Amino acid sequence: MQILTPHVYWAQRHGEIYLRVELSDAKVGQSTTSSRLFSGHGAKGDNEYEFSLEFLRPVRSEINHKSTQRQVDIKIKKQEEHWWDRLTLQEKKPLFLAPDFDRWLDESDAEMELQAKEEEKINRISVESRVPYLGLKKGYLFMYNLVQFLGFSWVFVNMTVRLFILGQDSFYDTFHTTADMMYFCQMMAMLEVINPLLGLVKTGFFPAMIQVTGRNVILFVIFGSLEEMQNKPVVFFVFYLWSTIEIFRYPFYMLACIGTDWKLLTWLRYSLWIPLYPLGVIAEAVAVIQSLPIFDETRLFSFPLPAVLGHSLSFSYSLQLYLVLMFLGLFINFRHLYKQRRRRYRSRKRKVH
Ligand SMILES: CCCCCCCCCCCCC/C=C/C(=O)SCCNC(=O)CCNC(=O)[C@H](O)C(C)(C)COP(=O)(O)OP(=O)(O)OC[C@H]1O[C@@H](n2cnc3c(N)ncnc32)[C@H](O)[C@@H]1OP(=O)(O)O
Repeated sequence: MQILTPHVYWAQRHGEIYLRVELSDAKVGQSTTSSRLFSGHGAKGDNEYEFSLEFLRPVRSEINHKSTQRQVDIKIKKQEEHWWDRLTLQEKKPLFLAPDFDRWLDESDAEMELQAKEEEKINRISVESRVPYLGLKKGYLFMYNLVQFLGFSWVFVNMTVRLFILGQDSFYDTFHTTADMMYFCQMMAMLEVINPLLGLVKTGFFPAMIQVTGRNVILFVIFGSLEEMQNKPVVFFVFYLWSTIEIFRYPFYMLACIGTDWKLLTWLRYSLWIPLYPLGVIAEAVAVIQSLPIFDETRLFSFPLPAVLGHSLSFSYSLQLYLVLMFLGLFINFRHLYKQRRRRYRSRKRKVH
């Protein structure tokens, strides 16, 4: 088979060289610091491709490469941090080589970029040393998120396994098998209202309040206090929808605590709520509606009235008002989450350019 030369684009920083090889679905074969072999789809179809470069100055032997559907990105570290006048030893640039204008910076811009990174690092270190409780805060949030992640994962895995083994029968005893863990997680979740009040997280107090109050009403008042509700299939749907979002949200926060960001996890955290939140509120509304006749019958939590007005006011009236509040709450939090999503993706795009 004929070996062809791909188009290669380059850019540099003081410490590294970036090469972008225009080959789709490429597999990287044998590579040395000066030559590379690929098989992939280029301008002339599926072929073997190879190029070699004699660099202007020495480079380190470890090479990073990443193949994507469209290209191969190669990062090579310079032996010494130094700005190069050109890439290759030979003055005349090889025909297959061109500047990568997406990454291109001239020497002064690259210096400014380096300086900005240094300043950011120094700022971070000085903030961390000025505020000694910062490490404590991160530790607390990390542990909180870890415990919640483990709790909700336990609920999710338990329910999934039971669903596979028992099928629809598992719908009827979700409460008895998972409620203790759900109680624990939900009681812990009260901290999510306190954390923004103490300035520990940037979350708005009101969205967190709506979220926690909404779940508390369902878990403690509707399911917890009415035995008749505990074996209804709606418990399964409510718990499953809650735990599905949380097994992605808490690890996302955990990574945020250690300054890491996994693209897929971030996307799931800021996208899954789009179907899950309305479904969750619908499931909760079904639970509330199913509980109304039970509250009427049992008179549990009913409000005593003066004799002229009747015996007592059923708690179901409060719940009917709550049903309206639920859809108002859904609207407020949906808008909040939508804004968070836009903010996240807008600021990330800005950072990339
Ligand atoms: C006054 C009371 C009125 C009561 C009325 C009641 C009505 C109730 C109606 C509503 C009923 C809803 C019931 C719920 C149903 C469901 O849950 S269904 C399943 C789907 N659910 C979801 O998808 C919602 C999941 N929950 C959330 O997303 C949150 O609870 C939220 C409060 C709604 C929004 O989260 P928020 O924290 O504001 O957004 P983020 O972008 O994730 O975070 C902002 C920044 O803060 C950092 N942060 C937050 N928490 C932590 C943490 N624990 N640890 C570390 N860091 C945290 C986060 O990283 C962000 O930082 P930056 O990235 O730097 O901005």
